[in-house]
Amino acid sequence: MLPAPSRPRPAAAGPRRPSTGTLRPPGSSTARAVRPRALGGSVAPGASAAPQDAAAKGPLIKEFGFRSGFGDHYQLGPLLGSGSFATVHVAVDRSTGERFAVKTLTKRFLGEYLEPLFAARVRHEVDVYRAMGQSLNVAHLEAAFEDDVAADLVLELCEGGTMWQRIRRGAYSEAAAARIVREVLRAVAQCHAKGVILRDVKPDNFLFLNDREDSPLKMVDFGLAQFCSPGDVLHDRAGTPFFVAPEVLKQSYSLPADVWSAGITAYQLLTGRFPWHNDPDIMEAQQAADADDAGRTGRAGGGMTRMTNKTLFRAIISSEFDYSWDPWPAHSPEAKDFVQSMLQRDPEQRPTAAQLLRHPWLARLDAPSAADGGGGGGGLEGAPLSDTLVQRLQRYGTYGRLKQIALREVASLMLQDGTTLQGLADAFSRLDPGGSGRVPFEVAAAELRDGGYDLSESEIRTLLLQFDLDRDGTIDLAEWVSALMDWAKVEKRQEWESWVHKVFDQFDADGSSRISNEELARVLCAASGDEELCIPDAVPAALRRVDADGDGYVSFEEFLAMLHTSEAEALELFPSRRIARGGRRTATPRGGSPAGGGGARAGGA
Ligand SMILES: Nc1ncnc2c1ncn2[C@@H]1O[C@H](COP(=O)(O)OP(=O)(O)OP(=O)(O)O)[C@@H](O)[C@H]1O
Repeated sequence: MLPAPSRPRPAAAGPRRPSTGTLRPPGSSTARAVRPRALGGSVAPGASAAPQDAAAKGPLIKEFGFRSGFGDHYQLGPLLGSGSFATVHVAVDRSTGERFAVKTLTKRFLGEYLEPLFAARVRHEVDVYRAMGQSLNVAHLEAAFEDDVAADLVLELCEGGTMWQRIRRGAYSEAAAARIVREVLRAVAQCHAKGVILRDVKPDNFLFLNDREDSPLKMVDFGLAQFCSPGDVLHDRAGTPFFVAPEVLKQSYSLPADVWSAGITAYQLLTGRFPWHNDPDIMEAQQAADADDAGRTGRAGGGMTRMTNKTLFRAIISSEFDYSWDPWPAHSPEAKDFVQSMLQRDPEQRPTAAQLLRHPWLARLDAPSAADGGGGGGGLEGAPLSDTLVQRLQRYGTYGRLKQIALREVASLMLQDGTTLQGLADAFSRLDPGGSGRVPFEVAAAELRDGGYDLSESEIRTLLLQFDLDRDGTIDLAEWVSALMDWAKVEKRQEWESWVHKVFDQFDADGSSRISNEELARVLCAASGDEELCIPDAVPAALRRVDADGDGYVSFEEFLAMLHTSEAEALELFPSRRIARGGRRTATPRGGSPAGGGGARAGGA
């Protein structure tokens, strides 16, 4: 039984004191890396830590519309960590015993309303978590609660520590670094495909799921993320000084800024240092700060944290990055080319995260298997279903509930019309040999558990839950098809628009040619008794995704646009978690599946 500490409340936010850590890179006795943290989430004194533009536009609110009764559902456990905005504890589901992390953000008020910047930050964080769905590269959001004093975000629990802590243990081999960088880039590419810029990509914001050497890596903390479509330009300075891109300092930036920060992370993983470590100004500032440190504490080592941002920012903007020193000569030309391409100062020259996933340095990680999404560069839509099942489920998880329900209705129409279903009906029949029309949840879970995938029990449950749109504990054929179908192909069929029109008319119960709040509520909640799906924020959250003109209704054009599957949402962005044939994991994850090769029975599409 866990101790039940009193409900935690983080202190009010203020500027954060940077903390330090040390690292000895290969071939160096003196070099070190510091653990850089966002200074109040901002790179410049006075700049906002929250999404300013959105806060200015958003209406004043008194509450978020999340669920209530956190304490009825979860028992609070030990403290996991804290940041400038939140404290994070273990939380145990009282009915299932499953362990989660709960991130508690104390509410800040201006009079009777939530302080706008705080409200925008929390709302954005929750919306981004929802947009990422059940991505295996993100610690997924299980539920959001609130009461009078705080919002509680229940997240997947990551127990393997931060990437930063592992970097400190010692230098990574090139292959190990490449594996980690690939997971970072997958998270970034998935966000970018959803029109989300992260603005705080750094080793501290990636946690390992478990202690295994090859543990999955998950992104946490979307506090600085902002919705930003390709072509949008942002102007507020936000990020963590050591990782911030030059164009962010110049206050005109977009999605490529995240690629730069991922490049700094890759550089650190490969060398243990920052690329400007031998810039003369930086060395001088560091030596002065070290001498000052040693004078006061008798021990040098923390000086870099007190180096002025001015010195650091000048280095970021103009320092010559040197790739001739140890250990670069020992690294492959592909590794060097990869990092150099990410650290180009002109953001237009930088490859996108999705393009980098196809870079030869990452592609060679799983050259024998076409299924892991890191290499090959395309064509996964045509791969056997068993190889891409987990990727398809993750992609479907990013669609949001309204789109998922609408696609299930389109799938039902296709079934009625006798349209061919890309082999999905055959794969379903194999799981439902008796032809009952329904696959029990446990049968599908066993499929994932024993079918040659490396997934924890928690990952299996959350991946499968989205199949079950009506939460009746089984998966029917329309739910199966809607989750696994390659909708980009269906969209090209001439019947597409008429199918979508029929579903729109079904949702638009009063025939007004637009879907109202009440109609949306009926679609989103009526078929399910699941409390998490029927929160007051369910309709506003759906409208925030779909209602492009902000009139509070969903028009047919908005509905059609919502159902469009963008080319950017490629299966390659998601990990397949397929265990290589004959492959074996080094250990079984906590609560995870027994490792082993073997083909998946769902396959054959
Ligand atoms: N899902 C999780 N599982 C385990 N630990 C977590 C999880 N999420 C967060 N933590 C821990 O809690 C700490 C604080 O979380 P987080 O960084 O999200 O807070 P924050 O206040 O938003 O941070 P910041 O100050 O960077 O804005 C993290 O450093 C991490 O150690």
